Amino acid sequence: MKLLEYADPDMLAIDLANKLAGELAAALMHEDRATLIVPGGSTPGPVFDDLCAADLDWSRVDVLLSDERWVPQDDPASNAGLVRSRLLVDRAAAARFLPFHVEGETPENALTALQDRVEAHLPAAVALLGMGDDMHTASLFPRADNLRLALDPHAPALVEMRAPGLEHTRVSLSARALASSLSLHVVITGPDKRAALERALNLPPQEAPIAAVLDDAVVHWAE
Ligand SMILES: O=C(O)[C@H](O)[C@@H](O)[C@H](O)[C@H](O)COP(=O)(O)O
Repeated sequence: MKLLEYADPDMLAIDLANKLAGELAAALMHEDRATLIVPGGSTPGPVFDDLCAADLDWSRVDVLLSDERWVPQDDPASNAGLVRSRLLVDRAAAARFLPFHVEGETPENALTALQDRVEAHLPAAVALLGMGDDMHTASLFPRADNLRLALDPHAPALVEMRAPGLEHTRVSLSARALASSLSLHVVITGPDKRAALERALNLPPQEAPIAAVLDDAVVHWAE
């Protein structure tokens, strides 16, 4: 794991967006298409605001969510809604997006139809993930019902997840799917997440799911 510290969240967002854009552009120099995995939550928005204007061939980029809350895309909790409003604008509007939520479908039925399509987009050229204070990433939560499956090396690409305290059923890329990314970045801010990251370095993924993807990750942190 490599840790990059920034003077403030604005500097982090600008530098990280430039890094992600550079890696996507490099991938597109030798691949027809490149997959970008992005998280939901409140942290990545400023990175998206800078990344969406990057001068690269977005028409050859496939954007995939690291996870989704099982709500309609116009619900404020929807990660697809966040990505559509903050990333898939400006130049990045030309990217192809593969949302997970299907109106009127149960997660179980939707996942059956999605697995092959998601698998076909792996390994991602670039993945950006967040992390919670509880050391979860994507929707791989420490006490989630399907965590054992989600951490299995032979897990499917997508796993349905429920955990105590979660308002919505989630679907998440499995640890295998996330860790297969050719470049993986984690974006966190604040002292609590910095302390959680230090704890995760000494815990197994069953207790600290972020640990399943940290080995080759670049973690970007600002106070
Ligand atoms: O659906 C989500 O919320 C994300 O994919 C999730 O994994 C997020 O990255 C962490 O929960 C951190 O969230 P914040 O950025 O809001 O702290």
